[in-house]
Amino acid sequence: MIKKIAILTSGGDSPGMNSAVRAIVNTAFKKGLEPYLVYEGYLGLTNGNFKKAEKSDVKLIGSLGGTVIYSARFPEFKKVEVRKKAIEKLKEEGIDALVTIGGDGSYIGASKLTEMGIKTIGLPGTIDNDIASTDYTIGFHTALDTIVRSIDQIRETTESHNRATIVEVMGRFCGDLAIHAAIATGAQVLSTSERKLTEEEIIKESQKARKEGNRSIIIIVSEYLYDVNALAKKIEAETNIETRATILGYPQRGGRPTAEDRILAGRMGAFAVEKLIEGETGVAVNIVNNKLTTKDIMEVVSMNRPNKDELFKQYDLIK
Ligand SMILES: Nc1ncnc2c1ncn2[C@@H]1O[C@H](COP(=O)(O)OP(=O)(O)O)[C@@H](O)[C@H]1O
Ligand SMILES: O=P(O)(O)OC[C@H]1O[C@](O)(COP(=O)(O)O)[C@@H](O)[C@@H]1O
Repeated sequence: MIKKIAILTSGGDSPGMNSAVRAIVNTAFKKGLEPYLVYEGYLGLTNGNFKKAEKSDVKLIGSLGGTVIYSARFPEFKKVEVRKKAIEKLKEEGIDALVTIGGDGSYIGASKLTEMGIKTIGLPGTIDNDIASTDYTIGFHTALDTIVRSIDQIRETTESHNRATIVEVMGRFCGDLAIHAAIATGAQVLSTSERKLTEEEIIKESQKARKEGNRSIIIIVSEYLYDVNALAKKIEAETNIETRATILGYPQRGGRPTAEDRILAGRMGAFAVEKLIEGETGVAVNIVNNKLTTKDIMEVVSMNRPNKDELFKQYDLIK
């Protein structure tokens, strides 16, 4: 029987994390549990940087971007002696269970704590949508909306100047943000790690788009694939199409969560507390066909992401 549960956010922040924290705290109180807020992810857990939550801590936070309990990248947590210190801090406070909101790295951290005797449950909080077990992660739709709004604006200036613009979007090695943004904006060229184009192919597709009568050519590429400024110069030199590059960067991670992300985060938060009470541990929460599920967290981390062929096919038809 659990009594005290700690909540932390870890890895890249994502819009909707606050909605999840609010849901977990409110559900915990309704179920007679004592929720604790951990500040700065596993770093704060290791340093004992946590406090008993009050209802007022989560008032009005559901509509805010970022994470009000802060996040951290804390690679030291991979060391067993560092995790032992975190476990001591939890035990000193009599905390029985931990809810981790984060991406796959945070999930590995949670699973290692489970192996060391702590009850854990994970919520998928990342803009990248790179967790294979869930249709959507918390923050993906907000980031996608931000990207689409930015590309709409880039389209206007690109069209005005008869140019091509390369737009680099986040997603680490998962192309979901790029593919969905390309479908939504009608970008003529798309390259992601799942279907990476050579620079020559990008040049060829840009020329084709120009021949088809487009004044503005939008080229969406995932991060970590090219030096986009050098690529813009190369396209310009080889095609005579004036070309610019824009790295969308961190604005993609911020901003108020969309209704969709708030609802997803809220539902997942309440569900996670119920599952902990029912005795589940070492699992991650997912949404699959609009139904909430749990799955062993290590299985989740080692799953292959679903094949994207159908999405690419649809993009090719629509563009
Ligand atoms: N192999 C691991 N063992 C223990 N903790 C880990 C491991 N990998 C990541 N973590 C913890 O999870 C944190 C977040 O992971 P990271 O990969 O940066 O982001 P995300 O959770 O968004 O994928 C890391 O900073 C670290 O504290
Ligand atoms: O904030 P950092 O450490 O520069 O990391 C940037 C990375 O974080 C993300 O924004 C989100 O990634 P995670 O949610 O997996 O942490 C990636 O899209 C990007 O590659």
